[in-house]
Amino acid sequence: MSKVRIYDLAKEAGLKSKELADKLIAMGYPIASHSSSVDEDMAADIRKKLKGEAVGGTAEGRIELRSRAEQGAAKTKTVIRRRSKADKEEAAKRQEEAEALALEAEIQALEARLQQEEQAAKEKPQEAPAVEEPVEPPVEEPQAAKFAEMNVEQPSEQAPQSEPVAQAETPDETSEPAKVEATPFAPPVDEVVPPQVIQAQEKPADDESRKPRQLAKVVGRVVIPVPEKRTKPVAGKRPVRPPRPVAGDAPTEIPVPKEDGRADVKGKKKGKRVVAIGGDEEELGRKGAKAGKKGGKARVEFAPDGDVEFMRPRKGKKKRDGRKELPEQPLIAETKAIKRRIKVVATISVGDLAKRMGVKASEVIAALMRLGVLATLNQALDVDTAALVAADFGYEVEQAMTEELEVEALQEQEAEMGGEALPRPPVVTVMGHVDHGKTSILDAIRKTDVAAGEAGGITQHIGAYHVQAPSGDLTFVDTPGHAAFTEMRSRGAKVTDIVVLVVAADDGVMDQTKEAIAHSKAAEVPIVVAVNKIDKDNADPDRVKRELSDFGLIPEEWGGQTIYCLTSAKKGVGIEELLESIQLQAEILELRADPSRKAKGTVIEAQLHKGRGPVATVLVQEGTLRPGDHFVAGIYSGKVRMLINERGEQVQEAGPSIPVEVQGLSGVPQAGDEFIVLTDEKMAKSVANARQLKARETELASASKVSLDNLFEKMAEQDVKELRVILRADVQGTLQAFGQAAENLSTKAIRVRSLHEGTGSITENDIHLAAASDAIIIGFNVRPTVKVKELAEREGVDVRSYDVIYHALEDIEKAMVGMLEPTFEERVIGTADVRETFQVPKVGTIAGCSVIAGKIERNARVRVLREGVVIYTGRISSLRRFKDDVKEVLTGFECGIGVEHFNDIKIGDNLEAFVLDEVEATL
Ligand SMILES: Nc1nc2c(ncn2[C@@H]2O[C@H](COP(=O)(O)OP(=O)(O)OP(=O)(O)O)[C@@H](O)[C@H]2O)c(=O)[nH]1
Repeated sequence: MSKVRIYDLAKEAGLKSKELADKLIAMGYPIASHSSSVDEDMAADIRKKLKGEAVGGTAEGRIELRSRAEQGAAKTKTVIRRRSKADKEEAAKRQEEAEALALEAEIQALEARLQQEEQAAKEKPQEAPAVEEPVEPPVEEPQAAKFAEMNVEQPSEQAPQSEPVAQAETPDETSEPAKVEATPFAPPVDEVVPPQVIQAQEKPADDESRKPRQLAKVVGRVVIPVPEKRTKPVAGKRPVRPPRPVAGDAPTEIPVPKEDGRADVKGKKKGKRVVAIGGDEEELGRKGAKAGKKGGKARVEFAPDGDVEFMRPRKGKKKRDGRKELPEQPLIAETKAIKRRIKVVATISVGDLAKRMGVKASEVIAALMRLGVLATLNQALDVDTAALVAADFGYEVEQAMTEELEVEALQEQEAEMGGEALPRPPVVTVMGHVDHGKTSILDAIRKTDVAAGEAGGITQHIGAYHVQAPSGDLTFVDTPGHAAFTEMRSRGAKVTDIVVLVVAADDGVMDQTKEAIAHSKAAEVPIVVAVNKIDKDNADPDRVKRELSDFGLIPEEWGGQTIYCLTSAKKGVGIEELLESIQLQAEILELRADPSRKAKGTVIEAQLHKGRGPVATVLVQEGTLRPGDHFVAGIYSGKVRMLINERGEQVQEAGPSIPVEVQGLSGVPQAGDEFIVLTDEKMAKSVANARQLKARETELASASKVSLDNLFEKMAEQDVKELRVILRADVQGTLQAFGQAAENLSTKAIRVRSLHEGTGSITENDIHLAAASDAIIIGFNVRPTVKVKELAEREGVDVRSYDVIYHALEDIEKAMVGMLEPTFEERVIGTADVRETFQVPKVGTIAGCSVIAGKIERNARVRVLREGVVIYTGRISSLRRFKDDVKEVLTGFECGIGVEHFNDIKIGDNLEAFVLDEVEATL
């Protein structure tokens, strides 16, 4: 493809090469400088754009009509370039109307005036001296015309309007001087031209020089009438671009933008509000007043119907002197009522965004630069940034929703729209050392339950129960041990508001007491201490207080903040006080929840019930749960079929802090899973499906079994905290020796644990056990059979054979520190059964074999196995078929095999041929 020089394009456009180059660079074209070349496609695009700009820039008065008549296509293109096909038609239609209504009338008037002007101008053809040297003097007639059009957008409003006139008139006698004058305007973008030009326009009035510069003169005149007339007709129609920025604030121009800018927007937009993105109100106001200074801001228009229109920001570079250079793209291509949306989940790359909008990546990058973001093609943009840039191109960016995001959004919405947060009962967990009286205290509390008397008390264990005590309602989570508490917490569930720490007054702080304190503190849950068994003779509550103070649980009476209650669960002493203390603590916590929203809670327990299917005890934490609600619990969804309380009664609703057994699940969730009521069945199912899929992926990803080779990585991933091994040895003594040595190998990071050990060959059961428990198998002088080996391969179980314990320990040690670097890997190439043995004089015993798997190679090493136990390892000394030496013997064939330095081969032995492959050391 041939290249077109920027120089040539500039010439065509009547611009200076550098000027055009700058402009193109700003527009995002990948050119380096004014001496660069572009391919023909790009050149065509540039021409189109330049032409379009010129036409667009003259979107006023007569030029508009002319340009449409003469080069309507080009114009339409320019305007519509960033629009969808559908928009194009609409836009074109609107344009037609607008122009038809607005312009025709005014143009007539305009023409009349212009003619008068020109007449006057003709009479004074000499050029004003002020005009600077034409940049490209040798402009020809046609070029001048083109040129004039192109410049329209650059120079300022003046230029555009003048051009048509110039064009129209150039053909006549005045054309000569006109041309010459025109050029200065054409490349005015150049250095300091504009102010001079303007001066030339205004002051010239005093001398005739004003005349010869037809363009300038005409411009001035055109500008003035246009705004007044245009505003009216276009009102109610498509918003008309505000006037292009003007170089310099020539008095003649100011009124134009002012009126134009405002009238256009207000009148034509039918009450749409125009907001400048990234600009403050003040700035907007300024813009309205000085439309000419508006470069670089994206505008958004809000229609009363909620439609949003984005107006592409103008491009305008600041000149060295601080003034804005003439805009390159006079058009503010506004895209109407955008239906074009781009969905972005979290981020989108610049390249993708450009592709989705059908624009060049360089344009997007340029737009980003204008927003102050320097981005590369592959840079990921967040939704907000993408939305800002996309708005520039008339696109909307929408946050695409994953199932989880939808759930999140729903939660947010519920939280926002929900009603008043009302006080809710505290949720309490009782913890303490074994036999300090946890169960007894819970029993004593249950006895205080007001509702228990009527309904017969708690009849079933659902993992939590609600008690209506005289001092106030409260809910106990009654899951066994600290493990459940920790496990729930590890799953992100925060269920407990207050921990009641039971410490026997006669026993004091014990191991599990300390553990309970640690768990509570880790979960940042306040502790109320119940010093129990105070009825005992040797009870010493003060000792308990002292000991607990060491853990930061300083009693209130000692100046601390921990509430202590002295109880005797056995005698029912202090239980009321304990309940009151819990309520007191709850008050401090100001526990509140909104019962009016959709329910949300945590699964406390779940099981598969024989008759009722999967059931789960859910502690409702927000909202109210009712039968018929669609929900998701962990990876399962469901619809509440029935709600049953701890007394076995069916209930119609469960509000905040109420535990309830839920029936209607599609599976058994895990304790600690979040239980969320969603809008409908479809949503519940899709969330559950997405979660199941993810769970499966995670499972698959972690399915790779532990082996000595990957042990270190697994340790690093925190997947492995102990190396489980299954041991097989030829003799019991080896097992014991290895067991002890392995114990010594254990470090803080990883423990070596023997799951199972036995003498004899490695069995299929060993493989199954290893596969199920992620263990490796270590054999000492024993080998798996071919079948077992295949199974191990299928199951991905690492089976390692060693001849001495030391080597095994060495490998394990290296694996634990990530230093296992096997330089040779053993590869079994074939197995043969010994069917006969022959004594050959001077040679020794030759085994008459049948190859049952793989092949036997002459140069291979060989292992002699008897009942799965390795009895010798060496080299093959001879391999023969009939009387011929052969290099290899394949499966199914018979052969004679001699083992170097070993003559004790017996019928029934197995020979395993193997080679050692060198393995590249990996880090
Ligand atoms: N004297 C006296 N004995 C009590 C009191 N509270 C509990 N006990 C006795 O202490 C023993 C253990 O009580 P539990 O309530 O089972 O203690 P626990 O902490 O639940 O024990 P685990 O469930 O094993 O952890 C029982 O024999 C109770 O009768 C009390 O206040 N005074």
